[in-house]
Order: sequence, then C-alpha cells, then structure tokens
Amino acid sequence: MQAGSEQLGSPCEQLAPLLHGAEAANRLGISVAAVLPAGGSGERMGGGTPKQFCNILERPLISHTVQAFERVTWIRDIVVVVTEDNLDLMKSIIQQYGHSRVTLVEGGATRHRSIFNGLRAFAENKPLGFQLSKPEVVIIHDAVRPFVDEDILFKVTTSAKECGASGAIRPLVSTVIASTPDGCLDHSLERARHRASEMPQAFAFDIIYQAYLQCSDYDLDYGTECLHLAQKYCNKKAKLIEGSPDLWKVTYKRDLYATESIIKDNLLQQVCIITDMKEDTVQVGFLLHEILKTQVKQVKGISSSLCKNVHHLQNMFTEQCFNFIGINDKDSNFFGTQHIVDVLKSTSLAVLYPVVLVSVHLIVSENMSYSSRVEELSGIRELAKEAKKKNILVYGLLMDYTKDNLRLRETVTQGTTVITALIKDRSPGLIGQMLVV
Ligand SMILES: Nc1ccn([C@@H]2O[C@H](COP(=O)(O)OP(=O)(O)OP(=O)(O)O)[C@@H](O)[C@H]2O)c(=O)n1
Ligand SMILES: O=P(O)(O)OC[C@@H](O)[C@@H](O)[C@@H](O)CO
Repeated sequence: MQAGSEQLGSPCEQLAPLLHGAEAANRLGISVAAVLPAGGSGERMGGGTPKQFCNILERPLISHTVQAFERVTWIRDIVVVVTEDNLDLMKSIIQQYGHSRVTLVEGGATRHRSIFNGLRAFAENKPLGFQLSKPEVVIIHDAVRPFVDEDILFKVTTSAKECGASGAIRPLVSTVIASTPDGCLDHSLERARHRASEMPQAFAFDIIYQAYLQCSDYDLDYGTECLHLAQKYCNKKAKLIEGSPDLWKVTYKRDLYATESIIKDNLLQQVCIITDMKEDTVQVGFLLHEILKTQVKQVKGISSSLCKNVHHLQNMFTEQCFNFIGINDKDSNFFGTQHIVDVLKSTSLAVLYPVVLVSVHLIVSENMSYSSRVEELSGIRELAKEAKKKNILVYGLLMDYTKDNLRLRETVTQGTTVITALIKDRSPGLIGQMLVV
C-alpha cells in the first residue's frame, strides 16, 4: 500500500575510496533503494509508544534514520514499512520534517514479513497494487538504527553488487553460549571467531526477493537474519564488512538516552560567534573564540553587520551549524538578539534539530548592579518563548566586562563553561533565563 497520493518525498577489500553523492552514484553505476522495517511494537523498550516513534531531541527516532538515508543522494527510493495503524502518524512525520523519496508500505506480523512487504513494493507483478522501479541493489536497515553513514552504505552496496549479498558486522562484546534444556551451560562459542550481525545489509534485489518468495513460514515467523535467507534459499554467502561502533540497534530504554547523548555531542561540534564591531564585544569575542576552540571542533566568528541572512552564517561551515552566540555590549538591549532569531526563523535550520542561541550581554559591574541589568534585559523571557515555537532555544548570559585582561579571561572562561553546557544540553527548561558569570 502506498500511502498518500504519491511516493512521498569486492573483491571487496579493494573498495573504492570513500566517495560521496553524485561521484559515488557514477562510480556505482547501479540503481539502489532502501527498505527500512519499522513495523515493530518495541516490547523490550516498554512504554506505549513503539520505539521508532519515540522522540530524540523532540523528533521521532525514525525521522533521524530516514534523514541519514536522505543524505545519501545515490539511494533513489526509501521504503518505510510501518503497521497500518501507524501509517497516518508516519505520513505526518514525513510532512513535518520534509522527508522525500519515501514510500510507505504496510508491515507484517514479524520483521521478516515486514521486510518482505517492503521488497514487494519493487516487484514487477505489483503485489501491493503499485510498483517502484526495481533497484539492482536493495539496502535493508532497521529503522531503529539511526547512526548509519554513507561510508558503510557504500561499502555494503558495492559488495552486494559484486557478491550478491553483504552485511555489517561488529566484534562481540559478550561471549555467546548455548544452554541445555534444563538451563545449564551446553557449550560456548569462541568469541574471537564470531561476530555480531548488524545493519545495514545489502543484496542484489533479485537474490533477496527470490529468497523471501521461497522462504518457509517458520523462517518468516522466527528468523532474525536476512543474510541467512540469501544463503539458505539462494546459496549466496554474504560478504561481511566491519562497521563502526555506532551501528547498534535501539532496543531498550537506555538506548534512547545513549542515542540522544550522541546526537547532542555531534551537534556541539560547530559554533558561530556573532559580534558587533565595538571594542568590548570584539575583545570578548576573541577570548571566547580562543577558549571555546579547546572544547569545540569548529568555532567561527562573524560580524553582526554581515548577519543579514543565515547563508552568511552557514557559508562558513561545511556542515550545518546549530549553535550561535551573540555578544552584545554593555548598553545593549534585545534588538541584536531579535535580529539573529529572525534570521534563524527565516530558514529551515531548526526543523531537524533545536538551534541554540546564547545571548551574551556585557555589564560593567562597577557602574551598574546585576539586578538592574537583569531587569533591563527581562524581555528575554518573551523573546525566548516566541523563538521556542520555531525550535530555537534562546538563553541569556550576563558577563562582567573589565579592562583587566586577567580578570576578563577568568570571566570569559567561566562563561565558556556555561555556554558549552547550554549548547550540549539544549534544555527547553532554561530558555529565557538570564544566567550570570
Ligand atoms: N513485525 C515487525 C517487527 C519488527 N520490525 C522492525 O524491525 C526492526 C528491528 O526489530 P526489533 O528491534 O526487534 O523491533 P521490535 O520488534 O519493535 O522490538 P521488540 O522485539 O522489543 O518488540 C525495528 O525497526 C522494527 O520496527 C518490523 O518492521 N516489523
Ligand atoms: O531480532 P531483532 O528484531 O531485535 O533484530 C533484528 C536484526 O536487527 C538482528 O537480527 C541483526 O542481527 C541483523 O540481522
């Protein structure tokens, strides 16, 4: 069933060096599609919501996985397999987060049956009433494995093109043992000789589709390994490719917390400092840049006069930046911060991840009390409340400015600690607060 009116949105060791986008597509020279089984109920996770629809940074887990596949331009179609009662939910997720190249298919009672339904979307006899054009290679990837990059997708795809089947593996952490019917140790497997089978996996489409067509009901209902089906029914021994530690599957509640923590760490990697050209703000900006660089991979600075649109901001980064620090002088009000928020609102930047803006305001505490300056800047609460509606998190930070370089460095160091914590945590609970260092 295709939801909605149209289709929403070698020897493998000598693999080609990592290629991206169009270059990879040309190098591959084949059509590639993906099937993401997402029709499970997440019993081991517990709770009422199936884990693929649990939020990570206020966005469903499945949207993070779909996004990972959308970044890969040479994957033409993404078939997402969900239960009938989650079709509307999935359509709304696709709509809200602007996912493209996605076709929805109804799931089955087991993972294998869901994957089989996903593959049927490409079958020439149109068993689902419609047909996407058949790919030469199809990638199968659990929708609850959000950390999948182009490198591993390219490797399993090129291997499947050459060998017919391929899958990601990881070293075992625990030793595998077999038990006797009365619950005692029967034997253990030599851990060094065994691996954990992960995802993504990739197959020549005709091989895996034929395997599913021949599959016994027992295998469809109790099997857990697509590579096994290719071997058992099509005599294809899959090529195994060591993947990164991030290929794990979200299964238990703890996995959701780990996923959110990893994504927050990844978002921390780029920060943009925006200052006007006044002496005090430029001085604080340089100090902040110097100190922040010890904790963040990429720190760039831009003059607020150049901050006419986010393209000026984003042009400095190879990837998108989701963290901004506006430095405002000792006489500032909120116009500068409001302007940055307006620029950020004018883009789709905050659709996928919360964007953080720390609004730093200088104070000369010899001349003015903190309480008066906080009172002066009380407008941050309303500004932050409005910005939150667009997934922009605005925090205030009052920083004591002094001509004494040593004292100023100490203050900016403390301020950097607060700013890093705010960016890393992205807590909606602190928006609109004026913190003080
Ligand atoms: N009938 C099913 C069962 C599972 N899956 C999908 O297969 C992937 C891996 O399965 P698993 O981690 O076992 O998910 P659940 O079956 O939901 O988890 P549980 O076994 O804890 O219920 C998940 O993306 C899940 O949604 C599916 O598409 N159809
Ligand atoms: O059994 P589950 O549905 O939890 O996991 C399904 C697959 O992810 C799992 O079997 C991997 O080892 C890859 O085949």
